[in-house]
Amino acid sequence: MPQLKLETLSIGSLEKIALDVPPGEVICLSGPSGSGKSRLLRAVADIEPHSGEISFGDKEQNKIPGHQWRRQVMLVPAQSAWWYETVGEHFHKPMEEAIKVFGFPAEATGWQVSRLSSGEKQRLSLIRALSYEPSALLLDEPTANLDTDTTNKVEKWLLAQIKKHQYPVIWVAHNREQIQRVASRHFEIQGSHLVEREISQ
Ligand SMILES: Nc1ncnc2c1ncn2[C@@H]1O[C@H](COP(=O)(O)OP(=O)(O)OP(=O)(O)O)[C@@H](O)[C@H]1O
Repeated sequence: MPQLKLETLSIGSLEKIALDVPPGEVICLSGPSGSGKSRLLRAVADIEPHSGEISFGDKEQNKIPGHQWRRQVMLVPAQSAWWYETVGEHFHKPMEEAIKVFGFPAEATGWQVSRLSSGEKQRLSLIRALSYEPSALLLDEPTANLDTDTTNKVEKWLLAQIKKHQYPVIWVAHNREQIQRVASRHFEIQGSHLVEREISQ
């Protein structure tokens, strides 16, 4: 799997960000509320206008139609959007194993989206993202609505998928213990820049 590369990326108050995300590695991103974490992910997903270069292997973001890029470099936002009536209609391929691992009954794919709790939406949006067989992942606080047990399960499952498929991953996280558990490297937004932090700090 190729690496995801950000060069001189500027968006909002962030200036000239450079970041290499090798395959199978999780780069955790933290920073104060409003510092630009979600916008940075949206720029990498080509949802928000930005300047600078973003590439995935030999593919350059500005030379590929946005929908094709996003299918490969998959953003899982903090608040997921749902378009169809039932859960299963959103999946690109059946995800029976993941549904079971996440503690849902098999019939969850037939559930109405309108009945889902925020934590259920969050877990199902991760499963949905992986059902599209992406090449890289952008995760915006993927366990924010989840209790401790479920957080542990989701982390384990995600890390196993990341290792298996060698996805390069940018993972926005606030929790220091979570960063220690999942990160290969940790960067914090300070003003307009990213500052690397020791993972054990
Ligand atoms: N489309 C936009 N145009 C202009 N400013 C925006 C836009 N979207 C967000 N902002 C502003 O940019 C800043 C960064 O927003 P962002 O959502 O990236 O923050 P964040 O670091 O993810 O915060 P949080 O931890 O609270 O989710 C905020 O001040 C926000 O109001």
